[in-house]
Amino acid sequence: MKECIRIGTRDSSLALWQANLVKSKLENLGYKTELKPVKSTGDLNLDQPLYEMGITGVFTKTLDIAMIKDEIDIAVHSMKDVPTALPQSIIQTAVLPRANAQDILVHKGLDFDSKKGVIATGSLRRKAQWLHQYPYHQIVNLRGNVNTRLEKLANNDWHGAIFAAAGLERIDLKPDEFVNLDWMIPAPAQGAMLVVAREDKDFAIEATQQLNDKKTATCVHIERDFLRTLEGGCTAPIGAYAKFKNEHEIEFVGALFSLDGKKKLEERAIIKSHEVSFAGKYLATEILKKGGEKLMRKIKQELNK
Ligand SMILES: NCc1[nH]cc(CCC(=O)O)c1CC(=O)O
Repeated sequence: MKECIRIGTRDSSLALWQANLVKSKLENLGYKTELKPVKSTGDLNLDQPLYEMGITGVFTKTLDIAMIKDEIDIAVHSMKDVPTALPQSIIQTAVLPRANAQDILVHKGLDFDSKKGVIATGSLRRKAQWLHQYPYHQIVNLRGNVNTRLEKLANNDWHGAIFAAAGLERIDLKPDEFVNLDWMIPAPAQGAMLVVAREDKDFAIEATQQLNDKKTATCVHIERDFLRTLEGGCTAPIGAYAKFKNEHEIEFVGALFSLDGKKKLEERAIIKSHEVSFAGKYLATEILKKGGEKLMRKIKQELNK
């Protein structure tokens, strides 16, 4: 009898869509699979801003535990929600081809130059970048899965809310009224899906490795090295985006912002194939040297207040 691969996922509609994609890809390869939806602590507590709920990994922890308890063989995550250090005994087996990595503003008729813009987001990175661009606007906290966030936007008098384009596109919820925020640097690995597996499940590892998209894996590897080096385990307003320019060169932009958006420390680079393994760390170190270290210390202090 063929082994069945148990796929762990959160139970939001976006997470289920993503897990179902992996399920159907595995089934097309001839594998037997079963979906195991799990509620995550990140979804249960909707009122607290994420950065107040501890460090990182609120969305992935529940699935990590299910995997360690051997209730699932693999898990499918939005890669930007996955902490840069994976738990012991859990390994990355595939990064799926990246979708739209950008952020978009879903709005209800915003005059951008008006001094009275009220924009909703629960993300430090989006808040800082919005205030950097529009210092006279106000940011209100907004949490929840994309469905809840769209609903809250509809029921409030905010002018708009910021979303990852990929999330709304996947579950077909992208409204007509939106603006591409092409100036906003996405979260490291935004728009990419990650498959992880228990390190002792050779069968599941071998199956899921076939889904890996090398180019996406290379880009998110650089972005996450950059993030890991800058943040040191603490959340902060950090964006990073890498994209193949041609077969041998990758275009990179990454930045660290102050929480109020006033300060921006940015690095841009063209990364060659042989530089991929150290570029993210190198570029983050440049930012740390140019005032990033001091800024990170200040951010940690302000978040711990
Ligand atoms: N933090 C929630 C989250 N995690 C991944 C996505 C969207 C899909 C993606 O970026 O891969 C979203 C929603 C959003 O940020 O609007």
